[in-house]
Amino acid sequence: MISVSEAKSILQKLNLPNRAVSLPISLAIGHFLAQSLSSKIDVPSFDNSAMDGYAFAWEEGIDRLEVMGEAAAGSSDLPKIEKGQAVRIFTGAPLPAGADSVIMQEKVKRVGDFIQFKPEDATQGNHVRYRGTQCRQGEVVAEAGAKITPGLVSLLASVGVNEVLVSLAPKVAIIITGNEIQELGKPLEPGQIYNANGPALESWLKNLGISEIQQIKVQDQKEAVVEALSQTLEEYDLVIFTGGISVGDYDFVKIAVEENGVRQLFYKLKQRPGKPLYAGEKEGKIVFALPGNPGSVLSCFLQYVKPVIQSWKRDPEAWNYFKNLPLSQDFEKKIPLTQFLKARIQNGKVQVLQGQESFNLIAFGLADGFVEILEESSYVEAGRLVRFYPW
Ligand SMILES: Nc1nc2c(c(=O)[nH]1)N[C@H]1C(S)=C(S)[C@@H](COP(=O)(O)OP(=O)(O)OC[C@H]3O[C@@H](n4cnc5c(N)ncnc54)[C@H](O)[C@@H]3O)O[C@H]1N2
Ligand code: MOO
Repeated sequence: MISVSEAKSILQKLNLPNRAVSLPISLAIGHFLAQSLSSKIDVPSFDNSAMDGYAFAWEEGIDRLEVMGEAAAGSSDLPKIEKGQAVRIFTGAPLPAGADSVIMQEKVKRVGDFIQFKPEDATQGNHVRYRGTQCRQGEVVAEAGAKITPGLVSLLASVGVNEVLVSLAPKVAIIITGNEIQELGKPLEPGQIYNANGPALESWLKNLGISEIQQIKVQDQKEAVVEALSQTLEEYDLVIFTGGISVGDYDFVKIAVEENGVRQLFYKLKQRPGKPLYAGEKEGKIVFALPGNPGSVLSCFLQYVKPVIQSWKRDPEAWNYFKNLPLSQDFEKKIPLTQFLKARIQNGKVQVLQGQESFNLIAFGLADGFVEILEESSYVEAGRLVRFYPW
């Protein structure tokens, strides 16, 4: 058995194939930039008004101007003005030649073709957005590795970028093993349970932006498990088993990975839940076998599978999705293993929930994620900082 940190360090060193593609910016949300991006233009690309009002050429002490015409947003046919003149202007419209300042319409009184105002309301350069004040053409606006957020999409659109190079998440196959597993919507026969792992993993993968997902169910039969892996390895980059990885007579996943020539990265970790976790690699494809208890499936996914998926997407923070937060009450750990506990955040503190058995899902309905109690700790006092991993 190896430790949690040894297992993570093995996974961090994996050379995952890059699925780099170019995507329209509006479809790239949640991905990470595989290139740095520069502005294609000066933004704003012309001096323009920040207010609805009047554009004019500023002079000391002026309080009255003659209105000569109009400048609307999007117009290119603009009047030219001289000292003593103004142009009716609207937000976003180009500043006419000769103008250098704008006064808001609320600050003026219109009398026929003239406007009157207090001299102190006509400040030089006021309400003008000058060309290039956001950024200049060629200026880097986003570095490689940046996460594509709605804010970044807005910035990229403003500078004329419409496609970005990103690294896609892997295509994922989920293989649910177990003769006892019944699909939702069907009645339970004696000895059967509902498939809690499949929907949980599928929804989690979707939450990570993965659309190429297949979920298949196999019986606890050696040939069926071997064949399911062989087929999914052809088509998918990442295969996630649930169940069948322990030492029971009907646990065939270990045999299936061996028969398919998958190289073992590790098997069995000093942790609870999820002690019999397996990870392997074949020609750039990764296989995880998550121990079947839903508690271990969710904990192992969060600790190991999710960071591997984020690494596939070239997320620079792939392995750093935890927060150091204070524990709300003392915790005594009775086992010499790393323990991951369902927990929730209350008033900024981590509260360990009741019902930590790995078959018991009640606490999952309340949990915000898992807290890690390190292998070497046997007692953690309230107020001590612990690592909390949000979903
Ligand atoms: N002799 C030993 N027995 C076990 C050991 C051990 O070290 N020695 N480890 C235990 C631990 S810890 C775990 S975790 C489990 C892992 O077993 P498997 O990966 O082989 O999983 P299964 O036996 O197939 O299932 C375990 C448990 O989870 C339920 N399950 C399975 N799939 C689903 C699903 N899709 N949805 C909901 N629940 C599921 C299944 O019915 C079992 O109750 O092994 C221990 N045994
Ligand atoms: O490791 Mo198992 O997940 O304790 O039930």
